[in-house]
Amino acid sequence: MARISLAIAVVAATLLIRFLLKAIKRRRRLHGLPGPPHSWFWGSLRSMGDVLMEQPTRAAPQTFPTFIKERYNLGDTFYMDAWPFGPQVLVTMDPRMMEDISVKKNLPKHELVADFLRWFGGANNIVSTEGAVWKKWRSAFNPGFNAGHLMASMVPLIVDEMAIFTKIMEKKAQANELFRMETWTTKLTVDIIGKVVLDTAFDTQTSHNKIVDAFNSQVRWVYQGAQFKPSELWDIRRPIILRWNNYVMRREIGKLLDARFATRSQRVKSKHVIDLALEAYLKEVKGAKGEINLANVTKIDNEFREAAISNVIVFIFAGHDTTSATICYAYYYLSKNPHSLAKMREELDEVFGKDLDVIADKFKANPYILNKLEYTNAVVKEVLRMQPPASTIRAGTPDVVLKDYDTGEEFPTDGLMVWPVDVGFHRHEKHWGDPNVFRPERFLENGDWSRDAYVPFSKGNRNCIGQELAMIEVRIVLAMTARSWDFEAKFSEVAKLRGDGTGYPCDVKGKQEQFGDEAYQIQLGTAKPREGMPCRLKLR
Ligand code: HEM
Repeated sequence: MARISLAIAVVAATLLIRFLLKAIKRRRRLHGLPGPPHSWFWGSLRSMGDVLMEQPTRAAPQTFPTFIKERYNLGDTFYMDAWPFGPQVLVTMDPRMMEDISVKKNLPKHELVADFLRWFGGANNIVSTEGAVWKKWRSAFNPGFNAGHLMASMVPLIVDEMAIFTKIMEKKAQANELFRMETWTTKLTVDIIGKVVLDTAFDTQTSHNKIVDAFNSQVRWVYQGAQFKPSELWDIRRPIILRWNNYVMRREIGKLLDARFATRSQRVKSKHVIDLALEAYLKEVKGAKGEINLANVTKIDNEFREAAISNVIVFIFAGHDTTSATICYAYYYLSKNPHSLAKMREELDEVFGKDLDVIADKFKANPYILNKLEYTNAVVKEVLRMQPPASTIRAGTPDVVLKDYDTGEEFPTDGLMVWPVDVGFHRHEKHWGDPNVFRPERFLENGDWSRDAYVPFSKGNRNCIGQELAMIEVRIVLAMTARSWDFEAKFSEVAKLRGDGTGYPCDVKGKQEQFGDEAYQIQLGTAKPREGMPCRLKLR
């Protein structure tokens, strides 16, 4: 017995010593460097905590650095030390440094990206891999997202999904229903991504789909537990449900992939993501085996199949919720800025005429009509400036020491998360003058002074592959709906939505705004409008 106790004591002491040594090493790394007040014991947990306490309880982390910078009068680049509860971070709001991080040095993605995506497809996907594997997938999928292809082949499919959305919204307007807009924009964008990626009708706007149901359950169990109901994190069902959902998504997408492969000779060449993945496979087979007749290849190699499935799932993930949030915010800001709404409606009248029933046909007949919507385009850009849904996070390396362009001060990155934070660039007075004002006109004015500080889709090689698609979707949805009804955000009525099955907390206590907006961002996957943007619509 005494021996066992001694052994336990030795193990405990060893672990404690290891922890203390690690703590000293970690704290030493950032002590004395620019950032909020730092202590050997707390790191910057307390000083960051003081700022966070003044923000809405569930506000998205990407909104915090701006307030931390303000409170402690920091420069545009500084360190934050949340260890052991979070990573040690180098934050920057200097666009020139962003250029160094994501273009010139192109630092690798931080491990949290892969960690985050492990429940949505797993490894070997285009978002979290590096080097040759990433390059293979990016070049395989690029043709599926070029503007010409999207305009010619995808706009008609998108318009069909929008037509369903428009009808659903009209019914809600007629009934003066209180509902969460984000639930419906998510269904819309999921259905669109189903068409673009898999050439499949998910039909979630009107019914259910196994893949999407598993996917939604996954989002709920991965994020809502962490965000709204911490007790769910300890729920014994959680690991089982997460694995089950992943299994269902993989199984169903695997079936689609196999069917698509088996019937490939019956179709003309397409640029749906699923077909591009298969094409990449056939190219690999040809490369490896030389003069083989590809028509005789009957089975996909297992390793490739697994990676293709991962990519398809990641596309479904990356391709819907950012766009869905952007649509919600577009309605929100237009409703708060009647002048911009009137101007946009005027443009739509001019381009499409006043008959709303013909607009879908006009898009189908000439998708390039979208390019005439200059003001609408500026509206979408301004929405993405004010509420960017995602930022890149990179991993520092021993050889990369960033330099402040104005002072020459050096910023080592080794062992740190490097975070060029979009909200920081987009809400910076130096770049925008009036950053908290919704003013689409700034994107129509002369001069490209703002370009470097505008990064909703990140920049460099790892920028967003789906940015054209997202811009197309949001412009079309505005064109097809903005003249039918008036949107009103109804955060004041959110308590009435309690228990609606969405899992949102219906929070009515504490601070209820950020940057002057009650629709502040929360983190649920990517950053989204809190409470799913409760609203009512009024028919015009
Ligand atoms: C408003 C909508 C969108 C926004 C704001 C957005 C934003 C971003 C950002 C900031 C990144 C960089 C992430 C990182 O570095 O980790 C990214 C990457 C990516 N996005 Fe988007 N995105 C949007 C829509 C889409 C759509 C519609 C798709 C697909 C159909 C998509 C697919 C991807 C993919 C695959 C990547 C990884 C690219 C790579 O690493 O090569 N996104 N997006």
